[in-house]
Amino acid sequence: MTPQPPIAAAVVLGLLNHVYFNRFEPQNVNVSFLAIIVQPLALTLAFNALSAANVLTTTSAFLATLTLSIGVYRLSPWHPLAHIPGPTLAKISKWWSVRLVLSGEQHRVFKALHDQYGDFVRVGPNEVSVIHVEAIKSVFGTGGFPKGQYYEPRVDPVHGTRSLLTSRGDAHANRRRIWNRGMSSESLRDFELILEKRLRQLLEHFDKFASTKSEIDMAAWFSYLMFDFMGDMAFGGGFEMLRDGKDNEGYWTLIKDGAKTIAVLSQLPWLAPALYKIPMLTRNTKRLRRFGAACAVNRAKSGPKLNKDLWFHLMDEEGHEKKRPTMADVIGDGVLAIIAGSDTSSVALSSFIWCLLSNPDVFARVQAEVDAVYPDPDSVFDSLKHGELRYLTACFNEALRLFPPVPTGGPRQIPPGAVGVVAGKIIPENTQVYVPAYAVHRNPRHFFPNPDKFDPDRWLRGGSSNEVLDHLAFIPFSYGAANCVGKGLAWREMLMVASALLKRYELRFGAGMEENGSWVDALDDAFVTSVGGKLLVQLSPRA
Ligand code: HEM
Repeated sequence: MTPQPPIAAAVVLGLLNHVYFNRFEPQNVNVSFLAIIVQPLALTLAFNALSAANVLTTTSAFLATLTLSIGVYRLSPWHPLAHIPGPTLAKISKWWSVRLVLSGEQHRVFKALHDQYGDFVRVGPNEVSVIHVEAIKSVFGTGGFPKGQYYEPRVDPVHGTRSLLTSRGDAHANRRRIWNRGMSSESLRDFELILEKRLRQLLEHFDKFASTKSEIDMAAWFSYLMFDFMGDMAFGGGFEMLRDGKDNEGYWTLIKDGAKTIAVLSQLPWLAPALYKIPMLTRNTKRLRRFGAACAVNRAKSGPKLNKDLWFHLMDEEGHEKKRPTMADVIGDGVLAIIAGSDTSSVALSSFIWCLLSNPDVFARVQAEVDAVYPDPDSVFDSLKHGELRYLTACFNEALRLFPPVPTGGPRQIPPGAVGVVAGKIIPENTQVYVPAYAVHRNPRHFFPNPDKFDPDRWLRGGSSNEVLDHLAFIPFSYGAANCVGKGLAWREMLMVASALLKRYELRFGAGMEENGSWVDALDDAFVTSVGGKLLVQLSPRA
């Protein structure tokens, strides 16, 4: 008689595996894969039924039971997140999130889900998104939750080194102390000279474009400016995109592509170590790091060029620390500075310009304010007057509110063995909790009336009766101990660049910008916003 495949045993084994995976959450993907392949094979052997057909049937029964059991459990009332509503597919599988991240629509979909389900939405089998204002303090604030598995694919896959963004606990606090020194008011004054030099270089190009009234892709030029500036800051120079008027070496594209890959892998952190064995997937990171390392060697030899730069502080060249940071750590943080500090600021500037050109009355008012604060064109580089730019600041607040450059951001994770309380709801251990800025900023309980409208005056009116302006719910730079360390620098960049442009030029949309749908609809959420279309602008000299 032909031996029958042990189907009933395969079903029991599938169920037992689910219990094991659920209880112990094994992180080693190679071992887990091996176990899944070997077990059905061993079972057919144990039942003396070894044949190709029997192995196939047993494996299918085993895998079908395991998958079904996981799916049913995730939808069942026994799942610890069963009390939180959300789309069925999101509850069942992480592949829903993978598709969402690939589409670039994560921020818009999260907002739509909150509109449908309320403050708490289950956006993954073990993920929750919360937009209640109290969540900001309880998740990011003192006594909040640490970064978890989402951030693991951002650890350098080749050297295993952690940057400020991926380090936690004491390691983060120690690193942050050095960064904070690098971003003190005194340091920022030094950085301004470096920024001014780059901004003047941008204006030379713009003067030429203005004299010929040619259309330019403003978003691309802001990126060149910010990449060159951050390259100067982190490694004493190197990109020279402004000089070339393009991304000659392809670093911008490389960072853009890399950002998307990492954003997807952040949804499947258990798969990242295996995928990182594929050379193609680490090629970009290696190239960027090689670039950083080469510049770092030059920078270490030459010393700061113009003024103390960020490298000076990160490397602790003044000797404040008992233990000096290693070259490897500082290269990692330098690369982080370029990634975290270039696209964020350039997207903020681009969104601001888009908002202004879409609202000509606001444009005229803000230009008048800049003229009043800076009567002399060469004084626009003086940041001591930034406090007087109240309306311009309100315009940036509003652009950052509507289009936060980090629109969804990374979640925090409730540690194993702990129970999280987020905005009054109990959230179980190991759950990842998002507080997405885009959805928080557009909630009428936080900004009212017209939360989707560009209305800079709401910041000046300050939430009068019948209006809501909840400052705590304004989180473009996140909140708490791991908020944006470059916030002060970003504000100086935005106000200085905007003042210089408004003082010097008339700006209007290039051809087709108003008719061809909205530029902001093509903003793609890849953790940091990635610009999808050209921001065509025509410059002309001011009379
Ligand atoms: C408008 C511009 C900017 C925005 C909207 C922005 C936003 C953010 C956000 C939301 C975070 C938190 C990310 C997370 O929790 O995963 C962050 C972190 C960070 N940002 Fe920025 N950023 C901007 C500019 C800059 C600049 C100019 C730098 C300069 C180097 C910078 C450096 C960093 C670093 C190093 C971190 C990690 C901080 C930590 O983990 O302690 N950012 N930023």
